[in-house]
Amino acid sequence: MSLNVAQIREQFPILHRQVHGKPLVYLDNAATTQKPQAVINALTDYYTQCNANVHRGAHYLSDEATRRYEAARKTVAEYINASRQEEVIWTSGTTEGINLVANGVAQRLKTGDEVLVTEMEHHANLVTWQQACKRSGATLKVVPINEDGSLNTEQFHALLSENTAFVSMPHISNALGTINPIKELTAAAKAKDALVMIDGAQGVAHGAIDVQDIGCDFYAFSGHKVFGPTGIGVLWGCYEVLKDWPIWLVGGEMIATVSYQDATWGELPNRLEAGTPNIAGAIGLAAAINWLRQYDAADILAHETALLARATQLAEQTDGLTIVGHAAKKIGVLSFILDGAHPADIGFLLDKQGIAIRTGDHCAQPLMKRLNVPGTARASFSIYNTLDEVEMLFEGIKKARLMLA
Ligand SMILES: Cc1ncc(COP(=O)(O)O)c(CNc2co[nH]c2=O)c1O
Repeated sequence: MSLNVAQIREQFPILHRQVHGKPLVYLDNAATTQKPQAVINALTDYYTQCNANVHRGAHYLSDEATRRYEAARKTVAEYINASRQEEVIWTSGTTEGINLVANGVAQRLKTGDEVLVTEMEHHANLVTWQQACKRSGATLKVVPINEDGSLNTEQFHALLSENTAFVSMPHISNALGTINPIKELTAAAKAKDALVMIDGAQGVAHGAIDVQDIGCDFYAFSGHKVFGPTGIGVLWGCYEVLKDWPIWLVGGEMIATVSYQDATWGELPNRLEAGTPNIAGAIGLAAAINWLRQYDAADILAHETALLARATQLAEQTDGLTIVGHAAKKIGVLSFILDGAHPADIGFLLDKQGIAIRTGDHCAQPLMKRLNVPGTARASFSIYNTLDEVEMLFEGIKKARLMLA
């Protein structure tokens, strides 16, 4: 059954506002998604009904806040098919999750070890590993992309060796939209006894994730990419790997005993969650997942695929427009460049028409250099976008071109 997009849009108050006197056409979903009323209500309800600090509370509000906070963890664990909810570590987002893992890896790597990443990385999943290799004397290796923006899987397999200690790769490229065959690549890396991390920032909003099916050791994502609040994210880790992972931050919540001279650490998940957590953010993220789960993942994918297909068709009909990233398997991301126009100018002129896209290097500077472009203009679609909005995007591009001529 197809999605009732009109009914979905009614649940997003922001989509009914105007910008520059024009109806908002929000096509920047790879940067962050908008929030349904259900998420807004969950945040309001928390702060008006049971705001308190969690764990070891001595009063009703703290107990209620703790119940909702840990229920949120359970919701996330079910959504990603974690084997146990202690594998779900709350973070501030994908970036922190990857840093937490890289901090541990850096302590274990030695000279001669190799870390494998790809040419399509977001800086969060590249600079982290660069620094881990610099700190440890390990070698960073980069798997190339093909001309269509897909990953060169032959080179991936060729670069894997007995020296490969760690592989980190994106589920989906934020700049190109490429969906990587992470299950196949993870299996190949595990066959070499490498640990595997998936940068899942762009993966979670397009249907449920199954971390056990993927077979990776870590999967990180951000709440704001899946209709949840900013400032909350998840690092999932396989329990057997995560339970002894090097401590990332120290302080309250994560200790077992403390003396003036030393301390011992608590159990998962608390040992990797120092300080007062983002309680509201966790509850808001669970509300987002519960909201999303009411829609069939296949219907979401079909809808976004239809939007991308129409956008690609119109792009191919637009003189002087070059699509950047046209892998066979993509989510609803259309990166493009326009002859004679800087991406920033395109974004500026579209904004004046109420159309929100993102321009620049998308935190993937090495990728832009590899593609020999200064940056791109990127439209990214979500469950609440419509075919009319795709048409408005290309009407807007035509107007922008006339203004730039
Ligand atoms: C693939 C990928 N990895 C990591 C991150 C970092 O996520 P954060 O910790 O929540 O910031 C992003 C954010 N990507 C984008 C943020 O804005 N435009 C984008 O394309 C991403 O797309």
